[in-house]
Amino acid sequence: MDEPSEGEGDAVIATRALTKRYRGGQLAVDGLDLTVPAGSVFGFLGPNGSGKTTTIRMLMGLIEPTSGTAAVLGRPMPGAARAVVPWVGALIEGPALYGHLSGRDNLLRYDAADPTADPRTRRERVASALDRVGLTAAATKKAKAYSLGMKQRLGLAAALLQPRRLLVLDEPTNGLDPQGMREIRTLVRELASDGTTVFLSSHLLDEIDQVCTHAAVMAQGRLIVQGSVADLAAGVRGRLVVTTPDTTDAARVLKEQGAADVVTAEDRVTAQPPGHDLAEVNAALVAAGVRVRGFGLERASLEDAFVALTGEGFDVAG
Ligand SMILES: Nc1ncnc2c1ncn2[C@@H]1O[C@H](COP(=O)(O)OP(=O)(O)OP(=O)(O)O)[C@@H](O)[C@H]1O
Repeated sequence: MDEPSEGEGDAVIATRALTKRYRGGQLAVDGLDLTVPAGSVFGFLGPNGSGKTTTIRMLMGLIEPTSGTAAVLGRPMPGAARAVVPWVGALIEGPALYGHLSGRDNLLRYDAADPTADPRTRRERVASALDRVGLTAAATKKAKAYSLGMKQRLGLAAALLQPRRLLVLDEPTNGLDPQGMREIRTLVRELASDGTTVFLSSHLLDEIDQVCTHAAVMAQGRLIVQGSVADLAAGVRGRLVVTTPDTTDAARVLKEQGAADVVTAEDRVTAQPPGHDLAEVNAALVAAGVRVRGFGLERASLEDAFVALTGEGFDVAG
């Protein structure tokens, strides 16, 4: 089968007015125009119920859109699913594993279910996939004895048995402890450094900020914004941070100066900076007798960008 070529502008995923209305009438995805550049680690961000899983299921050809189009690796979905899906590794809603089988036997079985996989090279493929996700030492352990993070990594190993152009990971760190989350993040970075495009959904803004080069934000089935994480944060001023022992007075002066969202924590007062010259704000603090130890702007995070774009915090229900 021909290797699918990427579409115009090197987009690995491109949707136009993609829309899904479920039979019950629920409009889960509403006119989505998504562009995922080749080689990106693309974070698909939104609270629970915002339409992420529905979008992923349309991209993978598992459900039909109500209207609009989706192209993956330059080919229309679901029409070209047979040509496209072999190049896409997916981890959606947790891997299906046999608990009584070892990690290695799970992968051998998974590989055997793939009619295109050459049985003569099966053991090597499985060994190299186990190695990539750091499970070689635990390969003979039963999967039911694996931690949740190890199960997720085994699921990723299954997605990596064949060479992939795109990895689609739906909430890959959901339910993991901080250590498990770090392991998955590190793995995602490694996979991306090999040139594989990674599309991952998450409801954790911080996670997207840490691993993604690009992001799109969904809310109630609609796209709020998309672009490179650097661009999203660049148009936004970071928070003003004042370090001082006189936090109460500092907070009062900052409010008088027009700063918004003033927050005090220990010896720091942070705020959204007012529009006028920050030198005046600093002078006002000093004139009011505030002993200023530190004064400056923090780099804007994706969360600051989100607040600036929507006028509200990224509040995740559930
Ligand atoms: N099979 C279905 N039939 C009817 N409505 C559905 C179906 N699947 C999802 N929905 C609804 O569509 C909306 C979007 O759900 P979706 O699962 O795509 O969101 P999500 O952002 O992936 O959230 P989560 O992280 O909770 O999966 C929700 O209101 C959900 O209740």
